[in-house]
Amino acid sequence: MKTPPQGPVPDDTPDITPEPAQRASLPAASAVSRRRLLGAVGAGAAVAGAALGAGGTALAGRDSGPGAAAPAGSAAPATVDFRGTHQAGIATPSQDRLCFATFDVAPGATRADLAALLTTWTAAAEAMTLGRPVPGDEGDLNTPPDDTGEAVGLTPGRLTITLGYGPALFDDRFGLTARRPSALRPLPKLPGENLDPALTGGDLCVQACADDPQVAFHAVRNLRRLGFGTVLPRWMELGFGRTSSTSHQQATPRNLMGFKDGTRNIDARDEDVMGRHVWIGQEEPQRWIRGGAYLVSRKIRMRMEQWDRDRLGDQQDVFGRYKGSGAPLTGHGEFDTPDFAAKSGGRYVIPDDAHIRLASPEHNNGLRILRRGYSYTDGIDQQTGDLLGGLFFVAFMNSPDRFVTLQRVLGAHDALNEYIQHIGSGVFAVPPGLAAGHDWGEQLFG
Ligand SMILES: C=CC1=C(C)c2cc3[nH]c(cc4nc(cc5[nH]c(cc1n2)c(C)c5CCC(=O)O)C(CCC(=O)O)=C4C)c(C)c3C=C
Ligand SMILES: [Fe+2]
Repeated sequence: MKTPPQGPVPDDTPDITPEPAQRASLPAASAVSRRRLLGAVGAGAAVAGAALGAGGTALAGRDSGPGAAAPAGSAAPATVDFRGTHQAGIATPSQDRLCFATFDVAPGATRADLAALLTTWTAAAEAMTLGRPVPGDEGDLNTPPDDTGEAVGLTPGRLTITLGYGPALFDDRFGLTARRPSALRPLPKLPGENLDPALTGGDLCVQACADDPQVAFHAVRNLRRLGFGTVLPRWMELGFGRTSSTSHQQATPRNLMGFKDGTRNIDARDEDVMGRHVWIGQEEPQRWIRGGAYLVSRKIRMRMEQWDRDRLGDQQDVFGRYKGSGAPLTGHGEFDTPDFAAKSGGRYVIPDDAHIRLASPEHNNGLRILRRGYSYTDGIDQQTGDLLGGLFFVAFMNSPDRFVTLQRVLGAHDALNEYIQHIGSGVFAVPPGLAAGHDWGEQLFG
């Protein structure tokens, strides 16, 4: 499919950005100026009684955002096909909310247990994406209900459930060593990261996205319920706002640093680009994973107290874009192509450590990934009073090596590093979509 012309998305946000003429008078960025914060950084400032409940915050609100498929006021339930060539939740225009969980197979669970669970999960996931309860013996007073019930009366909210397998699943526990996707291995140690094992890894991952947070949470909770005895939850993340557009038909959202995020993301409607950068192709020896993708997740904490005291000019230099319009510092419109060669006063207009320069395909041999992340919050650090939150980065690609290449450069040189820290990580092989009559159990075990 051809990508339609990429004109600027109408945006009624007041432009708080100095225009290029004003910008010329701003001093050039430096690591020192970045540290010259407005006001004292009160690392120890107590915020008594101000704890935010992470779940409460993330689950507040039910409004459908600009990415919703059903027009405002439409009574049509918005559903996304569960079955198809590829799993839903990758090329699907990003929904507003995320519930992402990983699981480990329980000690003692067998290959047959896992295969049976994956078959059960398929039926449950398909039903939930249609807005139906988990199938079972409803009404039996002597057994727990098969569906936990909190999505009754809610619309499906474009729910997608995307399943992935971590590298450890292909060890010798379940006879899967010969079926390991060739690029699936643990990520290497990357510069600057400080990963918490409790936020990292997992045998399986489930990404549930929907425009209603309760619908997304319900999906994960019910898969977890069906998994009693076979899988154990490892970690879970709630995302309360999408930070990427996956189609230029969606307005570009803003991340928690206040910048438009996703402007130069892959447009997932472009099948040619998806085929070259995202879907696992014919070169993969494991036929069963062709048409799938690799998912890399990173929990990235933002040092918001520090960021919120930084000068606007410096914030813009960190990304290489204007905060108001999202335009590159060398342009006027959000979708203008950055001019990485442009100089002013002997320095690059888009600084040499700017995030968009270092992450760009122009500086990485044409390398691209599909970003599909969400903002998260874990409330407040009770020791310091600092906000805990940032970006739950999720990206899809045809090899995790793409992420590694980018992150080696970003982790070592990105101006953004002063304000962020990678604290959690995951890499998963996401199998292709299911045709009618097939399920995840037989797809994995063959
Ligand atoms: C390894 C990959 C990336 C990580 C990790 C990452 C973290 C990260 N990014 C932002 C905010 C923005 N990123 C933007 C662009 C951008 N970022 C990456 C990759 C990673 N980002 C890529 C490949 C690109 C596109 C580069 C290009 O093609 O020019 C932008 C600019 C707008 C946009 O194009 O999306 C913003 C803003 C944060 C806050 C963050 C970690 C917390
Ligand atoms: Fe980025």
